[in-house]
Amino acid sequence: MAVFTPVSLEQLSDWIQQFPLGRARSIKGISSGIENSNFFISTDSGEYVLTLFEKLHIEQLPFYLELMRHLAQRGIPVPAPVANDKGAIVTLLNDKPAAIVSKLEGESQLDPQPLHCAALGDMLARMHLAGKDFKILQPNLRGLAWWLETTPSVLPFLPPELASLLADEVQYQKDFAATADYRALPRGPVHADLFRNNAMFVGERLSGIFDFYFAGCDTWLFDLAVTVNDWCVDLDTGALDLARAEAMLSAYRAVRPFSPAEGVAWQPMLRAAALRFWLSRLYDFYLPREAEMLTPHDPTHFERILRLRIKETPPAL
Ligand SMILES: Nc1ncnc2c1ncn2[C@@H]1O[C@H](COP(=O)(O)OP(=O)(O)OP(=O)(O)O)[C@@H](O)[C@H]1O
Ligand SMILES: N[C@@H](CCO)C(=O)O
Repeated sequence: MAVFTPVSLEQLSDWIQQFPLGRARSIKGISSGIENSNFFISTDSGEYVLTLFEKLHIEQLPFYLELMRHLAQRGIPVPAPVANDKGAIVTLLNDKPAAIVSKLEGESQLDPQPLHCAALGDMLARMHLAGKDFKILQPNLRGLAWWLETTPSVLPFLPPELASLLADEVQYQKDFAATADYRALPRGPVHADLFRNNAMFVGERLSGIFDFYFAGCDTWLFDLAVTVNDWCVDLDTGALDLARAEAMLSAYRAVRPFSPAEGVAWQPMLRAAALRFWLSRLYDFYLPREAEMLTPHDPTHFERILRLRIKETPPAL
């Protein structure tokens, strides 16, 4: 269950009058999300998604929603926010910041094949390029600064061997972030959470990517590494599936060729992407936020992925 703040059709009918969408016809809670309250709504103008933001700070929302608007205007298939009669895309509903965005067609592909990974690689590269002239700057709020801040609160819960793995990796990433190669990496707005459940396919066509609420400015390569670590792995072992990884990398490269610094940074960024989700899952596991309603994701999955990324030479960029 993931509707934390209920919204009735009556409440929606009043609130929606400020949008150029006609009357509200129906509203249905979406059960799968864990961060926000989401609803499919039907209006005189068609189908949309209504999101009530449960945890994000209102000052952070313009970055996410304006980025979606920016990308949608440049032909990247992402949910486009709908502005109200004053031009605002976030307004309060039941005391929560809320937004209406267009509904993407299709379904998640939870068993991706190389052709799905190629579609993701192509779209990710096009999305990075389309974000180049986006003007709002907001760091990746789950980046190095967050790892440094969060690690000390998680370490006391871990047995010594795991604590060393975590502390050593954070140190390794801190050192790598100070290198000239890291500083030379191209960067801009990135999705930073492009897992299998955040993309839609209609048959074999990628119809869109969504859930931009962990987006931020970071290196494009980190975004690719997050995506590879989810789409191109065996979920039981965390091992990279070379056919899927090659498909994603070559489709990405065909749109935006990699720089020499990116070649050097590839393995460190795959490690960074594994660390990012291992740490957030450890944090949610040991220090669940108040009123957390759902079972946290399994941290050991990303611990396994991190160990493998440290040990293996990844497929060349
Ligand atoms: N614009 C959209 N078009 C179509 N379906 C959507 C859209 N936005 C959300 N959904 C549906 O709602 C579900 C939950 O949305 P979303 O992933 O954004 O929620 P969340 O609370 O951030 O969840 P999580 O953190 O688990 O990814 C998605 O799995 C998808 O099925
Ligand atoms: N993708 C994250 C959840 C937040 O979207 C994870 O798997 O830990």
